Amino acid sequence: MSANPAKIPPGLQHDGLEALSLLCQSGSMDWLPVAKAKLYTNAFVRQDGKLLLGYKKRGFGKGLYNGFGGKVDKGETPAEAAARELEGRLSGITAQLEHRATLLFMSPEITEAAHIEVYYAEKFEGTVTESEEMRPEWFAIPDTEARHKDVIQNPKQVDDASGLRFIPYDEMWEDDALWLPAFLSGHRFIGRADFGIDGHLQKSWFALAS
Ligand SMILES: Nc1nc2c([nH]c(=O)n2[C@H]2C[C@H](O)[C@@H](COP(=O)(O)OP(=O)(O)OP(=O)(O)O)O2)c(=O)[nH]1
Repeated sequence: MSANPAKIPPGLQHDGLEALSLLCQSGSMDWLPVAKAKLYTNAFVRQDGKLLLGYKKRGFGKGLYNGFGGKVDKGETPAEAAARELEGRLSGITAQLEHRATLLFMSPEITEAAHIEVYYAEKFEGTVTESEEMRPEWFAIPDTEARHKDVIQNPKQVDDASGLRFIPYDEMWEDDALWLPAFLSGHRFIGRADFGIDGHLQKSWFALAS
């Protein structure tokens, strides 16, 4: 199914992306108003069938696992910020980051939406080390989209081959289960996720981009 450009959520940048195909959408209420957006990055590192995530020890998203990132500083490009954040949050990691996705995130708890540029790397140099803000941990990646679904529905499963837990979708931002399987299969995407006052996802729209 191709994505109707008229349905692209407000505030979501899609410059230069001509072919979009709808991945999923949910929620019938209006999108939350977005007057301004702040730029963030988020980087996912994968190696040998494993995904590196960080357990956020403080601040926004505390208690959740996520990729590594944060705010883009003034005068910095998102790519520069992504490299700086990865290095800072893992104490000394450098990786060849590739831009793969754009996510607009909104919640009643924040005044400015988060415009997140999402990066991907398959190789890195340095030793993965815990920082003040994040505790890194490797997780097994389900090998098919059907297996991802099973892991989403039945969390806390352990991969027999590696002895690692599968991706902890139940301990991540709720929208991640909608796009991370496609992202890890090599797809680019754009999307928007609006959360409610209860902290749960209330409206979403994701499309694969080519
Ligand atoms: N995977 C995923 N990441 C998200 C979502 N929403 C969201 O803000 N993030 C990411 C974007 C950033 O990488 C991270 C929030 O950044 P942060 O608050 O840690 O940034 P920061 O350390 O620079 O800010 P601060 O604590 O210094 O104020 O969370 C989401 O729905 N899914």
